[in-house]
Parts: sequence; C-alpha cells; structure tokens
Amino acid sequence: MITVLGSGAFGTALAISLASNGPVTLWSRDKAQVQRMQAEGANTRRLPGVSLPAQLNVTADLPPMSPGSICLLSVPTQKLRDLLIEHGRALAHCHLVACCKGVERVTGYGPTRIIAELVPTATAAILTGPSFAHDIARGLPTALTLACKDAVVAQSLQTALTTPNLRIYRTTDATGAELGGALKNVVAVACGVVIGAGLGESARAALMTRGFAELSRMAVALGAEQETLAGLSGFGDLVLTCTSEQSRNYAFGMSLGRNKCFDTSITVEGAATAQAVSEKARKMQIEMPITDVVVALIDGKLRVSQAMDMLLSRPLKEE
Ligand SMILES: NC(=O)C1=CN([C@@H]2O[C@H](COP(=O)(O)OP(=O)(O)OC[C@H]3O[C@@H](n4cnc5c(N)ncnc54)[C@H](OP(=O)(O)O)[C@@H]3O)[C@@H](O)[C@H]2O)C=CC1
Ligand SMILES: O=C(CO)COP(=O)(O)O
Repeated sequence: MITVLGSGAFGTALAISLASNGPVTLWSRDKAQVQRMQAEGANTRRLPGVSLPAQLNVTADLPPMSPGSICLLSVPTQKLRDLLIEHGRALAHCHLVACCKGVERVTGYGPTRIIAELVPTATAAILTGPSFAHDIARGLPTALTLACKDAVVAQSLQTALTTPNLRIYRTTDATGAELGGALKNVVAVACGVVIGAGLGESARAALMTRGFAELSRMAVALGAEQETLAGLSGFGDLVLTCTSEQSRNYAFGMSLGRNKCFDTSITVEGAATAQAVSEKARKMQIEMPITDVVVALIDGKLRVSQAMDMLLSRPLKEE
C-alpha cells in the first residue's frame, strides 16, 4: 500500500495514477477538505475536472506505517519541515519520497536533506521531472526520475511507482535530481518575465540556455552530476516549465513582466528558492546573475528594463 501525504494538485494526481496499480491512501491535514473530496469524488479545489478512482482512499487520519512502507510527501518544499516535525515519528522506518521541487529558504536545504535531518531512520528519495499534475491525473504519458542514494531502494521504488502512464527512470544522484528540479523553477520565472514583458521568444531561448548553464554551475559545485542535470529532472523539466503557461512559476513570471498582481495563495516554488540559492551562491562565490535578477524583481528592487540592461551589459565572454 502506498500513502501520499498532501492532497494538493501533485499529490492527488500521483495518487490517481498509482491507484491503477492497487490501493492508495491520500492523506490531507484538512478534515473538511477530505469530506468534500469524498462527497464529490474529486479534488475540486486543487485538481478540478478529474474523478478520484475507487481504489483511492482519502483520509485525514494518518494510517499506521509498517517498516519499509512507501510514503510520498507532496507538499511545497517550504512546508516539508512542518509536515515532518508533526508526523515524522509515524514515518520513522518508511521510504519517504519527496515530491517537491525547491530549496528551503531558511536553511538552503533540498527536500532529501530535510528528510534526513528530521527523520534520520527513514530512507530519503525524490520523485521529480517534467510533469503537470493535470497531465498525470488525466492518464497522459509522463516520464519522471526517481532518485535515491541507496541503489537497491531506488530500484524497488522505481518498480513500485511505475504505472501505465508514469514511466520512471532511476538514479542514485539525489543531489542532481533535486537541484535540477528546484533551480529550473527560478529560470521559469525569468522566462515568464521575458514573455510577459514582450521581449520575445529569442530572448527566452537565450535565457533558458544561459539559465541551464547557471543552474548547472551551482548544482555541480554542490555535488550534482552533469549527466543528471541533462536528464528529465533538469533539462527536461526546464523545457516544460519555461514554455508552458500551465506552469505556475512561468505564470508568476509573466505577471511580474506585465507588472500585474499574482494570487499569493498559489504555490510558486521558484520565488523562495531564488532567494535561498542567491544567498548560497554569494557565499560560495558562484555567479548566478539570472537568479539574482529574479530575486531583485520579486523584491521590487529592479524594473524589468533595468534587469535586462544588467544581464545584457555583463562582460562579454566565451560561451
Ligand atoms: N502541480 C504540479 O503540476 C506539480 C507540482 N510539483 C511539486 O509538488 C509540490 C506540491 O505542489 P502542488 O501539489 O502543486 O501544490 P498545491 O498548492 O496544489 O498543494 C499544496 C498542498 O500541500 C498541503 N500542505 C501545505 N502545508 C502542509 C503541511 N504542513 N502539512 C500537510 N499538508 C500541507 C496543502 O494543504 P492545505 O490545502 O491544507 O493547505 C495542499 O494540499 C511542489 O513542490 C511542486 O513544485 C511537481 C510537479 C508537478
Ligand atoms: O514542476 C512542474 C512541472 O514539471 C510544475 O511547475 P509549476 O510548479 O511551475 O506549476
């Protein structure tokens, strides 16, 4: 039995897909939300338009977890610590699969390090890659990366999480997988700004390419393998998120570029991640000009025209 903690768009979508393999439990902290999902047979708040299958049990009571149980943690990165502080003891001997893409603002940690700190007896893994919740939930074909430092656990999770529409690749490079997934969100915000401000698709392509160089520079310095970054969790997800208005990071960037407000209740992982990574880069003396500009735009310290001037007037160099 697989348990998914967090009934947001992604957790619900993964639970729906996994239910085609057997029974799945989807846990939410919100009793009223659980009652609504049970009554409506759908998660109309976070994933409207998709029915919940019969194999999916939605609950607000965390079921007992036996050692080796698989538990997907599908909350935003900035909320993962709170979730584990509250429920970590119940998850002590599980395989905990983070389903989030970000760097924690306060600590600079990625999801697997947060798990290792708070639930050291569990095995930490991450599931990431190009995938919109609605696509997964509608049964459209999707390929993801499952990363776990323990090669044996990685293989068993790969098998357990593969479904008719989810093709899972595996790697032991958890650092690379989680950094690619986190940092591409920052580039997606920047690309949204460019399109929102009417700067054109050529500028976006340049930003995606230089953004990939920038995220690779940082991730490799932190121990990631370049091969992982060039795969689904890095390059693959960068392409999806920087080119689709379905992406909340990209849509948030478009609003910034148009000088419009954005609904603050919507999850935008790239905003907090940009701040965390910009600080980390400064300390490590690694150049991350695109990330720095995203932080300054979000903080209202730069206008879009100034941001572009800053990026375009950097010293000329070899590619
Ligand atoms: N949506 C997508 O297409 C994809 C999302 N992801 C990643 O998945 C992660 C989650 O995103 P997504 O599902 O879209 O986000 P949503 O905004 O749709 O949902 C977030 C969920 O987290 C729950 N939550 C927040 N804090 C806690 C907590 N302390 N304890 C328990 N539950 C909590 C919320 O519960 P409540 O309603 O009670 O606040 C809500 O159900 C992000 O890192 C995102 O990058 C990855 C791939 C695709
Ligand atoms: O990570 C995602 C696609 O792979 C989802 O992106 P958003 O969080 O920007 O919507």
